[in-house]
Amino acid sequence: MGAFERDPFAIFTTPPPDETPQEKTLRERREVEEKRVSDGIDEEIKAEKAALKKTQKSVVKVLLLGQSESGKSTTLKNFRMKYARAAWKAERLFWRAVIQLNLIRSIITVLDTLQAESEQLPITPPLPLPLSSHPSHAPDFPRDSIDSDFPDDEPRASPIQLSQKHDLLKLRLGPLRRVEKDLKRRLGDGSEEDLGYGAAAGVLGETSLGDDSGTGDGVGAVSISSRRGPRKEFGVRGWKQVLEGPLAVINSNTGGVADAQEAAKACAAVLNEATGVIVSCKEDMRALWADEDVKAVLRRRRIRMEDSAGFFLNDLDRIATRNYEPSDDDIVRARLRTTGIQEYKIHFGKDTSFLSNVGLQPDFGQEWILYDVGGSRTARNAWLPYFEAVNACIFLAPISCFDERLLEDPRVNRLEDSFLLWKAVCSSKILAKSTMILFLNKCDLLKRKLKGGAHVRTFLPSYADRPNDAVAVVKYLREKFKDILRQQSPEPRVSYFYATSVTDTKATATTLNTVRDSILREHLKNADFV
Ligand SMILES: Nc1nc2c(ncn2[C@@H]2O[C@H](COP(=O)(O)OP(=O)(O)OP(=O)(O)O)[C@@H](O)[C@H]2O)c(=O)[nH]1
Ligand SMILES: [Mg+2]
Repeated sequence: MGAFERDPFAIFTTPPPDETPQEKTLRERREVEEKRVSDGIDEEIKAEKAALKKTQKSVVKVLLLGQSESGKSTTLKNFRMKYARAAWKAERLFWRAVIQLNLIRSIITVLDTLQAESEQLPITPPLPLPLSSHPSHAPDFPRDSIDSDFPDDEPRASPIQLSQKHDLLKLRLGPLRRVEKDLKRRLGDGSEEDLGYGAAAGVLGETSLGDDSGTGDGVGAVSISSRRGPRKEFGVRGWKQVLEGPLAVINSNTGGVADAQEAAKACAAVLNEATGVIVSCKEDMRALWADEDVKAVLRRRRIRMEDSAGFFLNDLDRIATRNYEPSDDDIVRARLRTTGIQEYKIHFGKDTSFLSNVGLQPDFGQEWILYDVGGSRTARNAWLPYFEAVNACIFLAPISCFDERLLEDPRVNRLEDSFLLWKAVCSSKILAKSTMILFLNKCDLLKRKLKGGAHVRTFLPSYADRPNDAVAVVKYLREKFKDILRQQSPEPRVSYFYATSVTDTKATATTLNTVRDSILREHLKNADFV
């Protein structure tokens, strides 16, 4: 075998056979110099690779998970309100349209309920049948229907006779339906979708993240009758889209500045007109909401407007004004369903990080990417690709929902759905190393519900004769979620559990500080390069 066959490049490095001693010295010097340069380049490449690795590793990725209306976007709002103040403030005015839409949706829900009462449509079964569609996973939820425990005192009252006064209100509030359409168009074309009744499987590892079938209505409204067919819920791909809604009108004009200005004017005109109609309907909206017969109809049809997402009817005086500017609190309470997956960057100030004192590179752990996902069953199909290299999952489980049905599938109890979803997330192998943070959310609503007379045991027989108060319920559910985590996690993992009401921004700010530091501490532990 010749030299060429052994090493194809040897021909370039083998010294010539007739090399003089002088040439040899020169060649060796050249080779030393070449090696020095080559080693330098290698070092540079290595350093660049390490820097890239460090940058990638120094970004903290956090997923917000949980069923629809669990409070994921609300938690994200709290993060941004606290840590991305400038961007938060810049968006304030756009939330005004969302809140106006929430308000109108509530009024329309009330009007539709009156209509259903006049037509004597059957009342949707008021209580979630605590059926388990997956009895082997969640045996706690019995298959029998129980509606004797409903706290209202007149669940079977006879139909309420509505008068001309109500017909007149219906008529006078009619223009709000057009305003609703206009606002939706401005907030994001085509973003309203039928949740439908179809089925679609979502698989995460071996455990299903949910098969979807159902109906829902969500911009601050509660469902009133399944006889009216599949419901629509207005949602957007995220606030970016909300913000870009009016801008998209402008951007779609390629005709230049004049066209763009025209589009901007048209957009402002629509928003102004919407405000005008809302202001002119203020007294009628107030009269409708204060009417005793209307209240009786809502009670009879078991509709709790106050507990529904995006409820602003008690703030009519403040919101139905020309110069209404949403407060932080309003924005946090506003309801806008998320569709798809949204990515939000947050940069923590160096001073606020406890890591700044331990000699790390300036940006370590300060840049976070938070992923806000749509939580409905069909939307869960899209989660999986985002599970890679995630530092932590914040899972929202609304525990006030123990007596509610899942909008997508009325046969399923919402708490049961949260258990199943938590189980699926905990057992995911891709997330095995991620820190799990559980927010037992909507504790404020839980308290209110229990005070109103709802009994947890009715829906969760395993609760047995424990005290029917919020502290005991939280403790019990925390243990249940902990058990699932312990049993389902592919390997031991770090986890934290918090009882939250994420609409309470002050308390949530404290929780988020703790959460941030816990996630950073884990991030630091796993960062092998520091
Ligand atoms: N009272 C109360 N309301 C809450 C709480 N958390 C969230 N909400 C409200 O519940 C509604 C739904 O919250 P979102 O944050 O939009 O829910 P989500 O999980 O993002 O829902 P999807 O986008 O559909 O997946 C909003 O109107 C919130 O204001 C809570 O702790 N207490
Ligand atoms: Mg959301």
